[in-house]
Amino acid sequence: MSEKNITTDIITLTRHVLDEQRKHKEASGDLTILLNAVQLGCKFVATNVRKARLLNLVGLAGGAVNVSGDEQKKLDVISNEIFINALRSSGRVAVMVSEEDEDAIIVEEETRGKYCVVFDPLDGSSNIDAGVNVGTIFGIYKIKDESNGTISDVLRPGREMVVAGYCMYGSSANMIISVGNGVNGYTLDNAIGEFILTHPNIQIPQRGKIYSVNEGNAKYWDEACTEYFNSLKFTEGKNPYSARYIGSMVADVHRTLLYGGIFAYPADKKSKNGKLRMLYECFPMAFLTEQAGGKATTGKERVLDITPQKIHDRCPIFLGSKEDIEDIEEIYKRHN
Ligand SMILES: O=P(O)(O)OC[C@H]1O[C@](O)(COP(=O)(O)O)[C@@H](O)[C@@H]1O
Repeated sequence: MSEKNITTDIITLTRHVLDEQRKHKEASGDLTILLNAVQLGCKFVATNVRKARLLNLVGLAGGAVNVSGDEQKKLDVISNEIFINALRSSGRVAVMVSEEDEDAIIVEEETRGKYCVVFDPLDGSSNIDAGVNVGTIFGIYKIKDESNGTISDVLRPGREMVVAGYCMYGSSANMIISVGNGVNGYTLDNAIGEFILTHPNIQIPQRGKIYSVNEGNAKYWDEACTEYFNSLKFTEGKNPYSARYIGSMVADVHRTLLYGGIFAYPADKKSKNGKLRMLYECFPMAFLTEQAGGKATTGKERVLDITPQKIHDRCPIFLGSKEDIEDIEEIYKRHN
């Protein structure tokens, strides 16, 4: 490789966030320090996911079950501990909510900061033993009253988040993040241990050709949902959409952000509020989708406008290309 191919001016995630911060004179640097802790957590999980089979980290964590009734995988438990330790030791966090913990974690006074982090340490873990892409999803709120962090600081609409992101562990580790000013993607260079800017200013296509939903639940869907997905398959005079479903939200949303189309986990007769959790699955993904020029709806309302009553509340979600989501909104309007 000749010298000219070697980029000597690499933009790391840390540098990019610092550049962003410099635009805000009032910024204290706390968010940069917190995002460094999130990065550390993702790098650590990336290493363990990559070596899971070699380190015998696959399989169940001895029958432990999380608050959603899912059997916890060894890597679920390890990833959760990695994140809690990284976030707590940053000294920038007041409240944490994890998919793997029933209760919110209120950080002790002496190490408490002014941000709240909601996260799914290892999303799609039902796929981990098959080596299919999994990921970490996170969202960050700023506490309302700097003197005291409580659970009310996270039971807020998703639109009040200040940061949202995910890290996908696959052929490479990809971090996709928004601080409320567009969406950027970074790839982990394992050799230097840095996330490098590789996908600047991600813009989701206005309309796609791919739909992603678990059609195994089709018999439980409501009429509007059935009509919509049939409209993508049994099209008059134009090509039907292609179906793609990995069963890891991070992987299915990542493809949707880059290629366009729609990802959905609708409510149905079996799961009245769908399956995915508002705080640490739906809100961060809806935030990223909107920042990339797309939309996210429950069918009836904007996902980011919902206020959760409990930290593990679920909501239906249809997210993706603007025109595709407007189609489903139109159909639900007609059915309501
Ligand atoms: O198997 P299903 O019902 O289609 O559900 C798949 C969905 O559930 C999840 O695996 C839930 O995530 P967790 O693995 O974090 O519980 C999502 O990643 C995915 O989109």
